[in-house]
Amino acid sequence: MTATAERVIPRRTAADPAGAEHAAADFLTALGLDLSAPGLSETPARMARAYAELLTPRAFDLTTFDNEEGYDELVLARAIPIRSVCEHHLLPFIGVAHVGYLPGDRILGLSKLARVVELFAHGAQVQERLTRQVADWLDRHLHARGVGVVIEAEHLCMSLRGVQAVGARTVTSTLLGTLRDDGRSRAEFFALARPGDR
Ligand SMILES: Nc1nc2c(ncn2[C@@H]2O[C@H](COP(=O)(O)OP(=O)(O)OP(=O)(O)O)[C@@H](O)[C@H]2O)c(=O)[nH]1
Ligand SMILES: [Zn+2]
Repeated sequence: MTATAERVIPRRTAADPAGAEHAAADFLTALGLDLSAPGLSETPARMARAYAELLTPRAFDLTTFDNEEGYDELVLARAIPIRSVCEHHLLPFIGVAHVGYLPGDRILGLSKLARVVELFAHGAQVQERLTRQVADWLDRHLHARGVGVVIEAEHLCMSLRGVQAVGARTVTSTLLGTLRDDGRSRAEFFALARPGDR
């Protein structure tokens, strides 16, 4: 198989780790925490690093191969773990993504489906936009006949606080191309990417 790789480098504004640490210290102090207490002195630095990790996507090589076998059925990666943070509260939402496509001339290195999910999950997000961005990105880069993405996630802003709906899971989906327009393909996709499945 002939492999082609394209380096995907996420674009974002340069971060300021020291500034984030100072801001975290001010924020926690303003909330009434005593940062001189044992155990808390390093917390602003840890908090800044933790959020930087959650908000920074990783670069990767998007490797595709010629579809030499002419494989034209669904390729689906199920239960890809997702970790993102909601843009409203900056609290995590955690769940799984089922990502599939109907190949055209190229097929994708399988791990790249999970890497594309991570690319868009690492940022301040809403689940609907994340779902759509993963589908649109694959559609643009893969020229597939169809793309389908289902995400099922628990939002900690909805379970830890506020309404405290512990265990409530939100399902979103985006279908493009044949997976959206052809009833049989759509039904097959949802049979294999059923929400609730792990
Ligand atoms: N559509 C959508 N809403 C989200 C997502 N993540 C969090 N939210 C919601 O964003 C809304 C923000 O509502 P606000 O009323 O401004 O915030 P709030 O006062 O903290 O609301 P409560 O959570 O109801 O206490 C909440 O209803 C959250 O559940 C998401 O990915 N998609
Ligand atoms: Zn939230």
